[in-house]
Amino acid sequence: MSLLDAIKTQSQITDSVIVSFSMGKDSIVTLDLCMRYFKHVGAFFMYLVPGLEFQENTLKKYEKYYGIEILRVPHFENSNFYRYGSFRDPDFTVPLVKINDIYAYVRKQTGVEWIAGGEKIADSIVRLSMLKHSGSVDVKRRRFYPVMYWHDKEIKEYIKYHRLLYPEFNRKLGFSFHSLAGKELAAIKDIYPKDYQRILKFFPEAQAGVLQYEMNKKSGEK
Ligand SMILES: Nc1ncnc2c1ncn2[C@@H]1O[C@H](COP(=O)(O)OS(=O)(=O)O)[C@@H](OP(=O)(O)O)[C@H]1O
Repeated sequence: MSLLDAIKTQSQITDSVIVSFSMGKDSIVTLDLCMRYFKHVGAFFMYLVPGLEFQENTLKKYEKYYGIEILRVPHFENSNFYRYGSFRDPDFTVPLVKINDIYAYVRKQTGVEWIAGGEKIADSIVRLSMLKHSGSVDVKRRRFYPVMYWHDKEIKEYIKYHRLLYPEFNRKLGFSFHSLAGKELAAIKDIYPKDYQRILKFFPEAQAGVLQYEMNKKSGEK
């Protein structure tokens, strides 16, 4: 069995695909594979905060490199944060959004049915059971999992071998930004201060976690 079997099978089903693109290493490989095996490729990125420069600059680089458009859509978890007031005041007029609502939206925008993502069996036990159940082609959910059988080692080797663009912000921050935890935000405050101020405009109370993290760090250093 070859690691390319999944994508080869998927490309027999359709010539058009949308990639769920987080700028994490698995979806970087997924996007590159899809570019090689499908005729029409689109992508979407779910943001926690719209228009962060460090993310936007990188998304633009991928768009230019592959000649594709990457849709920016709010992360479905935002609806929980906004409705119930996580890191901000609650607003019960905000409807709850699920991942399937995001899929429905991007399908409507692009006219493409199948969505490929970077989920892998090696990620966790939950992933293993989900992917073993669906296989690399989930007909019911119209999802493809091109790298489901890959391990981190192979993902890293592919990125290196094909000299794929790996976001500078991942290297600088040491993580790919997807939470409002104090530790992560403290790093953003240091390295991308303008973006940090923008995050606080949307989630003002996230500052508390950063201050707590900074205080703990200081007292630990003494
Ligand atoms: N923000 C965002 N925007 C678009 N697509 C996203 C996003 N977050 C996750 N994903 C897609 O899901 C793949 C697996 O991500 P994760 O392992 O982090 O798990 S999770 O789905 O977010 O729970 C993930 O692959 P990788 O992030 O490369 O592992 C993507 O294909």
